[in-house]
Amino acid sequence: MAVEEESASGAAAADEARSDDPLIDVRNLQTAFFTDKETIRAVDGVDFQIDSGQTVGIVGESGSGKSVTARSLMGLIESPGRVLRGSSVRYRDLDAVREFAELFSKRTVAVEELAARYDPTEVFGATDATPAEFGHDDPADVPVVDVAAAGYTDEVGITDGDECVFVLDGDVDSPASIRDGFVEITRLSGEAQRKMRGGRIAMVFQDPLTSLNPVYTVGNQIEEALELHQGLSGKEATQEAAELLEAVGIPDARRRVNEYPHQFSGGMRQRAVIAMALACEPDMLICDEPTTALDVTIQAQILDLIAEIQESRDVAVMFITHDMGVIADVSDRVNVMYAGEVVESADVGPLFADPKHPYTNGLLDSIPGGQVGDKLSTIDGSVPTPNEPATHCRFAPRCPKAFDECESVHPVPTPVDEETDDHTAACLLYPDDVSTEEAVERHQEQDRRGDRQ
Ligand SMILES: Nc1ncnc2c1ncn2[C@@H]1O[C@H](COP(=O)(O)OP(=O)(O)OP(=O)(O)O)[C@@H](O)[C@H]1O
Ligand code: NI
Repeated sequence: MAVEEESASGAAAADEARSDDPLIDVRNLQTAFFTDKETIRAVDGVDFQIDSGQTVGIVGESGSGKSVTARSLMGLIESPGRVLRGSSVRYRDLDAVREFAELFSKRTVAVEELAARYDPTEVFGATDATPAEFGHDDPADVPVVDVAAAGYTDEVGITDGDECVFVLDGDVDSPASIRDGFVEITRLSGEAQRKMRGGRIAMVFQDPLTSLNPVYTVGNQIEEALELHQGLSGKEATQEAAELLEAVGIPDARRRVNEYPHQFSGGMRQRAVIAMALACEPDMLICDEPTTALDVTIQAQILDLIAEIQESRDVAVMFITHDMGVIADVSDRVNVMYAGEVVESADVGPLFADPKHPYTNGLLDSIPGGQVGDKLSTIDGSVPTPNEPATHCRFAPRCPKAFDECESVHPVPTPVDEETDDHTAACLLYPDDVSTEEAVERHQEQDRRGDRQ
């Protein structure tokens, strides 16, 4: 008895410890499209985290890589595009890890076993991987789990190649015993991908009609999701569908479940799509410009709805928009993207009170009645298409603060000053409490170490 009690409280302690970890951990995400003409490095080495229940905004002009980031997380990148080796997106929810380990035991890996036969020289030196991209100087310091999750599988003795569940602590053959691990989203396929998409992560797009089928009633479509993800059917499903429609603020829901998408207004359709997403009881909702096509009052209502859902159901939200005003309204944390890179990352308060990257300042200056400049201006020029690995600041040609080195040194995300670690900017001006010369040197050194040949 005593033993059982001890292990139970041990598991509880592990659960508690885990709650500090992010739900989603995006590391060095790189997604490229290989066309006949060129390679488009749409997402080029992006890092960010999303905690459970947190709303993380991704903002940037058209073409900065926001949607490709979202689609990479959802496994929705199609040929000629792919997520490149070296990328890792970890889904850390312990329930999900246990569920996936149970369902996909053949695709589950015990990291301990990998470690036993790991030889760093087979990865570093034999491939284009560098220890620096994993945050280390010495190859021997890079944990085997990092290289395996990033897709260097042959090199660490994984031969099947489709492993997607990594167990760090616990017995792989007894999923309930797992205390630490993650599902590697970039390695999902088939059934595992369907389990994640819809079951764990749901998506709301700009145009609700891309998610709704015109020939079925709205109710049918929600019922189908309920059947698939919650196992409900018949009267029970119909009842729940109406309740979900009511929960997302559709008046007269009991009657309207029987209507078709074309009988709904734009705003009501988007509410119906959100109801469908909720039918899957997701841990996370990815919203890609969900209000851009709607008029301003409806837009505000949908934003309120998303905030309410986030709070009452404790879902994490990744919210994509090009609109700084919307980002300020919805986010806890903000990542500003430019030409495939995150150029600034901070909590929403500091980002708006004290924006650091000249690009963020430019975006804020272009909000009508914006906090920073009263005069409405836009940033001249447009986002370049990144075709080559960055060797300089991609924003430099449009930057009012650019100096010579901006054309020759690639800035990496850096704390904006030496006291702060959760506000970063990829700009040679930072950290701002050291001389520019010193700052440039630091960026250069870090970038050189992270460079692939
Ligand atoms: N299927 C594709 N094939 C080729 N290039 C693509 C494809 N999808 C996206 N891209 C390119 O990737 C880059 C990033 O596109 P993305 O859609 O992520 O931008 P965005 O930030 O979402 O912009 P917007 O605000 O216009 O939606 C662009 O240069 C785009 O042309
Ligand atoms: Ni987009």
